[in-house]
Amino acid sequence: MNPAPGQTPLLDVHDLSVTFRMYDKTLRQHNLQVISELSVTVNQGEILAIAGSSGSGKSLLAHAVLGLLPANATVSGRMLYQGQELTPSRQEQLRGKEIALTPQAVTYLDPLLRVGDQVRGGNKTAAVTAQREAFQRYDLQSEIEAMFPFQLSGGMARRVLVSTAVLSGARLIIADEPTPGLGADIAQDMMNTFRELADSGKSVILITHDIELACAIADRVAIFYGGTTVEVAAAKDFTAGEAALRHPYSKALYRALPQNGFRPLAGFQPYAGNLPTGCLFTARCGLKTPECNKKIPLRELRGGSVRCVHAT
Ligand SMILES: Nc1ncnc2c1ncn2[C@@H]1O[C@H](COP(=O)(O)OP(=O)(O)OP(=O)(O)O)[C@@H](O)[C@H]1O
Ligand code: NI
Repeated sequence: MNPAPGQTPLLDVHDLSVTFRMYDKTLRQHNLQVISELSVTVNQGEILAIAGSSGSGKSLLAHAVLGLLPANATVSGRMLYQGQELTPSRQEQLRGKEIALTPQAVTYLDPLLRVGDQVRGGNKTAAVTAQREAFQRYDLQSEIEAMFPFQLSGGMARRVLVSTAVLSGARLIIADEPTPGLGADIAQDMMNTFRELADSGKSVILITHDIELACAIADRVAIFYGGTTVEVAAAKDFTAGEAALRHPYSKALYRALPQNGFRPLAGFQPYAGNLPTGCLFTARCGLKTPECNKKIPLRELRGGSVRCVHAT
């Protein structure tokens, strides 16, 4: 769903770069740029799914938006929330209230706080009913309220994290891989919760490896590769088939889905410290020409966007 003309996206990330200051064995400093020219927007009332291989920059985007990157990270580019720049102080103000994160690592739960108390946050009495409803929905027994995080399985902890984000009342929920370790029914129920939230005017960024599950409820999908956006497509393009997609990597992802033949793509995503100058996908691409060695901008194509000179 693209915004109506003149409508400001809820979140607008434009040309984001993230560089880490690192030291090698001889304590020589070098800079490792792990995200480059990454752009995505999220509109009010929409679910944006983000997919891409491991290390493509999905979690770092979430952490950059929330201002949770480590101290050795430098960020450049533009991040606007409701049309206004996301400065560190604004990020702190919005974090957990307007923008909630369901982190990928379940270790983010406070180890010393009982589960029920963390899910309800500060608002203890008003939130008890809502918390119990959420627990029931995600098949979390009532005894879990009184437990400490170390007593939870990975799947339970994930359900607790999603309940926390949902109950926070945030306008934007960023769910980083919320489904691993969950049974199919619970994962589906979680997707349904995200859809309901979006239908009530909230926005969701759903970072996932499960493209099929995500595309059934998302509005749009952004595909990341090597720390940048290579395609943004309507979710229905992913179900329509290869021809509806734009970037050769998105098409390869499509072919790798079990229902489409499970045909894997040979080769590896390039390492951040050793990226080619032009298109990041050239080493694995059948369409490669000398033009691909130039800098490739993200351009509009068939109602989506793509970073490939050959895409039609
Ligand atoms: N603190 C850090 N210092 C240096 N490099 C980092 C740091 N955090 C992440 N990276 C690198 O940045 C890249 C992107 O990482 P990120 O966690 O965003 O990947 P991802 O797409 O979320 O992967 P996954 O699907 O495995 O969760 C990776 O190459 C990772 O090794
Ligand atoms: Ni991640």
